Amino acid sequence: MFLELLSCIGLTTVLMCLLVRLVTILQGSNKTNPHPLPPSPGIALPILGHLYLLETNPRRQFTLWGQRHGPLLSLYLGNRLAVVLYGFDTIKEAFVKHADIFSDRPKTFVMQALGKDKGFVTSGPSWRAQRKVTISILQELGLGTSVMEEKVQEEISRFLDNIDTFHGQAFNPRQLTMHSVSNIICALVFGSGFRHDDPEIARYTSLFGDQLSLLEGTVILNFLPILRMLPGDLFGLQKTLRIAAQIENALIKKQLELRKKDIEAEDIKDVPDFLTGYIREIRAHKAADVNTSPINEENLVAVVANLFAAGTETTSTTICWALLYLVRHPEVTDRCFQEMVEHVGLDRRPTYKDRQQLKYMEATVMEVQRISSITPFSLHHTASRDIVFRDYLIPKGTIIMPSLDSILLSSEIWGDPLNFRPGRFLDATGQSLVKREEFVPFCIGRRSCLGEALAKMELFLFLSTMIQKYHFRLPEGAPLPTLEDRFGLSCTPLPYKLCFIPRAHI
Ligand code: HEM
Repeated sequence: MFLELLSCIGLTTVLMCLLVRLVTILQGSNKTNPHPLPPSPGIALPILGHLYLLETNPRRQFTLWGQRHGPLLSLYLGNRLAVVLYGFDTIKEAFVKHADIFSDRPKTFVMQALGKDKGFVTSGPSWRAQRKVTISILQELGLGTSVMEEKVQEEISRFLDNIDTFHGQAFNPRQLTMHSVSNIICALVFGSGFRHDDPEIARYTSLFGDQLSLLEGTVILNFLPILRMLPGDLFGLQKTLRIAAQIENALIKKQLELRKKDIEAEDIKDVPDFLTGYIREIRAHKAADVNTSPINEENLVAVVANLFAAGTETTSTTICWALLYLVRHPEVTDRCFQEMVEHVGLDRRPTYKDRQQLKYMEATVMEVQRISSITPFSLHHTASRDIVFRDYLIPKGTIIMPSLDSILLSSEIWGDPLNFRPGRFLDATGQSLVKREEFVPFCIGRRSCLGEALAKMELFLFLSTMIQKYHFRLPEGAPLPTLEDRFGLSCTPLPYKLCFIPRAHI
């Protein structure tokens, strides 16, 4: 594909770039330079950089490069220099010890077009303010507590009803789980403004899914600027922007205006939802006469969109991986079920408090997150200034890619990383969880996932409830679903179908 692209580009441009790249390479390989760039996997071509080396699913390739060149690897993604960090110590040193330098997000063409430098796509004081306010409102809303659990449990009831409409027939659980976890974000963000039977809201939340898939196609525009000149909308950028504007105007801003009216009418003091909490913060900042405060409506809209984007795809992908591993490992499913029978019984649904007894279940969720490693490079960071890190130069603006695969799938850390073995997270008695700091599916440092508490609650409750209620069966004659993944914003399982047979029917 890249060779075809090359042929579209004028010869003069190629030669000019070749010259520039040659100079860069010579500079980079200058042995007298006391601090060179980290080693790279091969020659960087003009325009393409190292993109020509990448396979469609480059995970294994990056792992091999890490073993050969790590713990730091530099490569050009088109015209952008990127450094991949390998191993727990390296990533911790960068994101925790040097957090001041490694906590920014890179400015990319697509994110700028979409985010207009708002919400969580930003860096510096604006991002810090969004993170602080968001965390404090989510805590007020009871993130990780029984208040939040009520919302999750309500949605699980609807999820089970939806599964039952298939009457044991095979279906791909992806869409249902996406729908349910985005309803949970809706309930969190819009509170009483969100009605489950509102078809308009359902339409816009499903558009979020479309937008995320479209976004994947646009990523190449970040690295090969020349492609932006091609006529038409080959990479779907215009379509992505249109959907983003639709979601922003017809869903988020509309709900925002409704909420503002409610607040004026009722003079609401406590915080029933995220919108109300953020509006209250905006007013507090205005009252304090902080005119330039980043706590404003534009950022509110962006933060809400970010919560949807960050909180739906990831959680639903993990649930789909969990179901896939559970059907491949019936002995694990059986043990989770036996534990459920012993500690919870079958007369009531499991609660989040039950995880104190359901240790094997909790270990199973952790093992799914470890082995599926759904965001192998986390989200990209950038260096906010030049730094010499482990004797290599990392220039300001370099894209930083932490290889979470190099931790979650490391033989040195886990011994047998490719075996699905929840017991690795339990002590010898099998009664207590072993917490490992190398368990990093939410990454580490100042940028680590701020939805971690909600995600853990959702994963535990959705999966334990499904195990309590159903046998997971493959359709008659279907082979075991493959462990191959589809590389994208998060790494998803290839589509598969399952039958959910109520245990009571067997
Ligand atoms: C299994 C589910 C989830 C996984 C595996 C996951 C993983 C991650 C990862 C790897 C990052 C990037 C951290 C970094 O850049 O260093 C991240 C960021 C983020 N996540 Fe999650 N996440 C999940 C669920 C959620 C949920 C449910 C929410 C919201 C309620 C959420 C909100 C966010 C936000 C807002 C950020 C950006 C933080 C920032 O830039 O400061 N995530 N997540």
